[in-house]
Amino acid sequence: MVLKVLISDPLSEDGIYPLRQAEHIEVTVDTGLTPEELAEKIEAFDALLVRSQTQVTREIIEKAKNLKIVGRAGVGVDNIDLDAATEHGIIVVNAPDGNTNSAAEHTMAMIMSLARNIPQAYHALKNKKWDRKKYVGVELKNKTLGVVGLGRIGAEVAARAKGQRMNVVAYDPFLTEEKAEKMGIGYGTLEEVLAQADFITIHTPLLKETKHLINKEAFEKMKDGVQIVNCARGGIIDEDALYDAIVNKKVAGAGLDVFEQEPVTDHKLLELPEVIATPHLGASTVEAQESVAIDVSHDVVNFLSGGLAKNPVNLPSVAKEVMNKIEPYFYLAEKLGVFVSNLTQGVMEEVNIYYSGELTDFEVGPLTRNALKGLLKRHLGDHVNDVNAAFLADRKGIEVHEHKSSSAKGFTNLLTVEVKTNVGTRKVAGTLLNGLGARIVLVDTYSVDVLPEGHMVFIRHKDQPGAIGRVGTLLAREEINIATMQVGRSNAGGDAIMMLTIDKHLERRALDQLSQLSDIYGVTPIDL
Ligand SMILES: NC(=O)c1ccc[n+]([C@@H]2O[C@H](COP(=O)([O-])OP(=O)(O)OC[C@H]3O[C@@H](n4cnc5c(N)ncnc54)[C@H](O)[C@@H]3O)[C@@H](O)[C@H]2O)c1
Ligand SMILES: O=C(O)[C@H](O)COP(=O)(O)O
Repeated sequence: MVLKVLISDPLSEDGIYPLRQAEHIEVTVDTGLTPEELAEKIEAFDALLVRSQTQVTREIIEKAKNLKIVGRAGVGVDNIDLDAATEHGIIVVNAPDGNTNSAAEHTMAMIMSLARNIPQAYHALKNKKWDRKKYVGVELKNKTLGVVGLGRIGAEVAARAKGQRMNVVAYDPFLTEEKAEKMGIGYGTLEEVLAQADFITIHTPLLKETKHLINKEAFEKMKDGVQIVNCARGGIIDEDALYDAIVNKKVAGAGLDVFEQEPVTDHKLLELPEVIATPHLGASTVEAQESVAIDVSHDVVNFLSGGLAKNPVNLPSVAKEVMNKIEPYFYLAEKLGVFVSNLTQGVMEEVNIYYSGELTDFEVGPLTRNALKGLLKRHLGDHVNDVNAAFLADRKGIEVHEHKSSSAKGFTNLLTVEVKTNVGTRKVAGTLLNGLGARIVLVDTYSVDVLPEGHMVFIRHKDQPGAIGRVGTLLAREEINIATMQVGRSNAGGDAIMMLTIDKHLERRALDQLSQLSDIYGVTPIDL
C-alpha cells in the first residue's frame, strides 16, 4: 500500500530525501494552500509535514480521516492543535535539535546588531547619510545578559555570550545551582534576572504560562535602557507593553524575529527606530533546514513503516536503550488488554496494570498504553492507538493505575491486566518466555499456558465427568477444529475452566449451543 505524505510548508529538498527514497511513500509538495484548501485536501493524506506557517487546527485534524502523523520540521509546535491530534490518535513529531545552532547564532546577531546599531546605521548610509554620532553603540564585554529559558537555544546563547565576555544570568524553572555553576553562569528568579540584565533574551516555548510573560509589570522591573531580544515566539512578549516601554524610554532597543501574528509587515513596533526585526529567520539557514527536514523525514518514514518515532511531542519519549528492552512486551500487553476486555462485562471503572520481575526496572508507560489500546479497541474500534489510548480511557472516566512489584511468581517477568467494572473484576496475566515468545499464564485465578493469538473460547463450567467431551462433540458437529485445550479447576467437583484455541471464529450458533450445554456457566469467544 502506498502512503501519501503532504508537505505544506517549504522544506529543504535535500532534507526530505528519506521520504523520496521510501518505496511505499508518495510525496506531494504544495506550499501555497489556504486553510480552506488544506481542509479540503487533507483527507487523502497519511502524513503532513509542516514548519511554523501551516496552522494545523482542530478543524483540519477533524477532516484528516487518514492522517497518522504530523511532522514539524523545527521546534515550536504552537501551530499544531496537540490536544486535537492526541484525541484523534495522530502522533506529532518535531525536530528539536536541528535548528538550535542557527537560532542561537541569529540571537547573537540580534544582540550585536542592537549593541552597535548596525541595521539603523546601514539603513541611514543606504539613504546617503554618513552619521557617526547618532549610532554610537555599547560594548557587550562586562554587560549582563539575562537569559529567560535555558533550554537548547538558551544554553547555546549563554555559551556564546560568555565568549563575548558578557556576564550571563539565567532563569529557567529547571535550572539548578549545580547546572548554572557547571555552565559558569549566574541564576535567579525571573524578577532577579530582569532586574540585573543590560540585555535580555527570551528562549521559552509559547505556552499558556509564558503568554505575555514579559508584560508591563515585567518591563517595570528592568533596568532603564535595557535592550531585549525575542527569537523564540511572538506572544511571549506583550507587544503593546513593549511599544509603551520603548516610547517611554525604559527600553532602549528591541530585536524581534517573531511576532504575535505572522506574517506581519504593518505593525506599530516596526515603525520605531529602536526596533530591529527579521521575518522569523532564526531557523532559516541551509544547514538548519536540511537538518530538521532530515530528522523529521526519518521519523515519518520510520513511523509509517511500523517503527517508533524518535521525537514524539504528544507521547512521552523513551530512551532508546529502554525502548529496546520493553518493545518485545508491546505485543503481550496489547493482547492481554484484548483478552481481558472480552472477559469483561459491565461498565469499565478501573484498570490496574501490575508489572513484576524484570519489568519493574523499566519505564512502563508505553506498555500501559499498549494494554489500554487492546482493552479499549473492543468497544471504541481500531482508531484507538497508543497515542490516544490514555486520553480515551480518561475521557471514559476509567481510572488507570500502574503497580510494580518484584515478585513475579516464578516467572522472570509478569504483566497482569486487571479490570474492575460495575459488575465485577477480571484479570489476565502473561509473560515473555525466553526464546518462546508471549504466553498467557493466568486467567482470573486459573493457571494456564496459552499462546496469545488466533481464535479462542474461554468456558467456565462445573468440574463434572463428561463436560469436556460434550464441548468436544458439539464443536466437532459444528466442524470447528480444536487446536489446543487447557483445563483448570479450583477444586474437584467445583468451578472449572476450559480454554480452547480453535481454527476459526466461534459463530453465534455454536456459541448459543455451547452455552446451553449442562454444567456450562459461561462461554466467551476471544479473537486475538
Ligand atoms: N526564531 C526561530 O526561528 C526559532 C528557531 C528555533 C526555535 N525557536 C523557538 O525558540 C524557543 C526555544 O527553543 P528550544 O529548542 O531552546 O526549546 P527547549 O524546549 O530546549 O527550551 C525551552 C526552555 O524554556 C524553559 N521554560 C519553560 N517555561 C518557562 C518559563 N515560564 N520561564 C522560563 N523558562 C521557561 C524550559 O524549561 C526549557 O528549558 C521555542 O519557543 C522555539 O519554538 C525559534
Ligand atoms: O520553532 C522553530 O523551529 C522555529 O520557529 C522555526 O520555524 P520555521 O520552521 O517556520 O522557520
